[in-house]
Amino acid sequence: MESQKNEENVTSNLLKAQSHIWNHIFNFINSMSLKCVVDLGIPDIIHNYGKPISLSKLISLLPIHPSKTCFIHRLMRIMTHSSFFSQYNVTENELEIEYMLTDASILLLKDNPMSVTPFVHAMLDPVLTNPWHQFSTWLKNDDPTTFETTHRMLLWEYVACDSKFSNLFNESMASDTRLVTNLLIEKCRGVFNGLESLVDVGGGTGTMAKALAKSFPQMEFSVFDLPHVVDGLQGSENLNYVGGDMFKEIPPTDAILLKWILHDWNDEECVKILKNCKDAISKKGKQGKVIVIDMVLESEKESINESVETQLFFDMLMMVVLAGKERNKKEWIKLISSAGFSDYKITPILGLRSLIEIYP
Ligand SMILES: C[S@@+](CC[C@H](N)C(=O)[O-])C[C@H]1O[C@@H](n2cnc3c(N)ncnc32)[C@H](O)[C@@H]1O
Ligand SMILES: C/C=C\c1ccc(O)c(OC)c1
Repeated sequence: MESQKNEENVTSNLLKAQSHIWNHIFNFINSMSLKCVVDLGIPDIIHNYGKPISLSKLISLLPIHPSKTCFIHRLMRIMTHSSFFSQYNVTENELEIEYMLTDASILLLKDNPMSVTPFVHAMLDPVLTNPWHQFSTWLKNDDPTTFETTHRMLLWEYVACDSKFSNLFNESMASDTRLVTNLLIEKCRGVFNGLESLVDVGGGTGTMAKALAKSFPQMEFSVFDLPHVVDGLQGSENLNYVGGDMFKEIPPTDAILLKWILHDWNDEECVKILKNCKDAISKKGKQGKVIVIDMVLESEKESINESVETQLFFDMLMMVVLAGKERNKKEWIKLISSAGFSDYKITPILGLRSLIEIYP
C-alpha cells in the first residue's frame, strides 16, 4: 500500500517536471502569438467594432488570406487563455463566440497614447531576438555582449546605422515614456517643486521633456542625448536639445532625469554617469537632485504574483543586449554612495519600476 502510493507520487512528479519543461520550451509561443495579434491589428479591429465581436465578423475584417480563416479561432483561443481577450458568448458553435478587449489588449490599441504596441514591435524584432541563440556562445567567448556576438557592433552603434530599427527602438522608448510621464505628472508633481531647470540625460527624442515642459512652463528643460539622436530636432520656448556624451560632461542644471539609463550600464559606468550628474547639479550652487526611474529588484518574499519573473526578464535582456543589469535596493544604495551622494529616497510608484531621488 505504502509503496504503491510512493510510486504514484514519483510518476506524478515526473509528469509535472515534463510539463514544466514543455512550458519553458514553448514560452516563446506566447511572445510570438502576441506579436502576430499586434501585427494583424486585432485589438484595434475589436475596438473599432464597438461591441463584442463574433469570430466570423472578426475574420471578415482581418487582412488575411481566405485560405487562413480557419486558423484564427486557435490564435484567439490561446490569447484568450492568456487574458488578452475575454469571451462573451460561450457556445458550441465556435463562429458565434464573441470576443471583448481586456485591460491588456486596451493597452495595445494603436491610438491609445500610452500604447505598448511599439514596445512589442521593437523588443520582438529579430534584431533583438536573434542574439538569444548565441547566449551560451557569448558565455564562452570574450565579447562584451551577446548582441555584439551576433551583430559585431554595440547596440548604440546598431541603432545609429539602421534607421528602420532606430525608429522602432526610439518609438518603443517614447511610448513607454508617455505612460510613465502621465503617471509622474499626476501622482508626483511634488518631485519638481522648487526646480528651475532639468536635463533629461539620455532623453532620446524628447517625449518626457516635451510633456514636462508643457506641464511646468516656468521651468527650463534640456534633452541631452547622443548627437545622432538629437540632431535636427526642434526645441520650443522652454525646451532645447543638446548633443553630447554623458560619460564626458553633462550641462549644468538644478535637476537631472535618468529614465531607463542606469540599467543599461555596469556599476563602474553608472558611477561615472552619476559623478558627472553630481558635477552638473553642483554648478548652479543650489541643492539639486538626480531623479532616476528604473527597477528596484524585489525578492521572492516581497513580490506579488508575476512581478519577480518580469523583473528578472528585464535583467536578462539587459545582460544580453547591453551588459547592463537590474539592481536590488542594496545595490542601488552602493551605487549612490560610490558616486559621492549623501541621501536618497525610493518611491515605488510605477508598478515594476520606482522613482529614486538622489541628493548630493
Ligand atoms: C534605453 S534608452 C532610454 C531613453 C529615454 N530615457 C526613455 O526612457 O525613453 C537610452 C538612451 O541613452 C542614450 N545614450 C546612450 N549612450 C549615451 C551617451 N554616452 N550619452 C548620452 N546618451 C546616451 C541612447 O541614445 C538612448 O536614447
Ligand atoms: C534594444 C533593446 C532593449 C533595451 C535597450 C535599452 C533599454 O534601456 C531597454 O529598456 C527596456 C531595452
